[in-house]
Amino acid sequence: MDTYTFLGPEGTFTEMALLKVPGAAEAVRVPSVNAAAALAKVRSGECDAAMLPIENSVEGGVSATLDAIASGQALRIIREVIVPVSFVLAAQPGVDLGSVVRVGTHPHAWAQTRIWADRNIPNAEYIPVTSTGAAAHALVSGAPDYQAAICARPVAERLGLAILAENIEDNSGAVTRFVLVARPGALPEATGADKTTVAIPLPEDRPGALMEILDQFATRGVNLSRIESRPTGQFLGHYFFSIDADGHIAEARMAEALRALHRISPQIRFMGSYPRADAQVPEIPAHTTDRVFDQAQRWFDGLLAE
Ligand SMILES: O=C(O)C(=O)Cc1ccccc1
Repeated sequence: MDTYTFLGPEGTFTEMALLKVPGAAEAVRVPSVNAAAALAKVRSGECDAAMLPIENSVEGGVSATLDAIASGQALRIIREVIVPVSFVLAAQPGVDLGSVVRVGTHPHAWAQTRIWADRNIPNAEYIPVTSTGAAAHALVSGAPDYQAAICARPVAERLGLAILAENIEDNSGAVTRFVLVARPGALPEATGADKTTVAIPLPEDRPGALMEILDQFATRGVNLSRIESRPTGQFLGHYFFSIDADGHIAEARMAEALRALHRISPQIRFMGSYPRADAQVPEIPAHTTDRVFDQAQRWFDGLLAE
């Protein structure tokens, strides 16, 4: 049976995402304090896979995760999970809203509750915590320097905390996308509704390099669903692009795009091809289907054989 790690402790949104993976509820689940610690457990073999947040519909990419999977020993995304996120403000029973002067939570939870916080606790100071779950647990078993935590309702209830406010997210309907990351192995099979994630360092001092990169997808009819630039950390102005593209590496248009990208940026990192959580089949332009690529290849092989 697989052993999983996740951004813990128990009660985070990441744990909720992990529990949606078939078999994970019965498997061994080891909490980690951050993305780097979770991935270290996968790289060392202590755990088989790590569930981590990668993108939310309000804030965009989760830098800590994007950076941790894009560097170091190669890893692969093998699945994505989408979870609706709704937040509560929780405190020890007896604490009222008026006495909340500091609030502890994960940076992404704070970013998604700004409007509510500005209206209801405008003077409250934000204390960053490693996760929403950790912020809630500390109210019960630690001595945190905040009076209330922004977290998921189930963890607040399980810990016996009082709910001071609920549905405090700025955008109802916000979702967060999580990915399950494993050591390289057999790729998940193509389903026809897949995503491929790559990290592409931008070639230096090359006018139009980004356009050249994007063009490789565009000319092969590959749609992009996320593109993020992240500093490589090597020196100022050196960036890599983290990209999600519709399709599987087993499909000709994606394979051709990746081959071309390797010529432009040889340090490109393939981060995996895996089924889309929404199972939505992308529209493939007629001149970029596998059949058409195959016909072109046979035509070309014929020319050489003449
Ligand atoms: O802190 C958590 O519970 C997490 O899993 C990270 C997170 C924070 C805010 C929205 C979605 C995920």
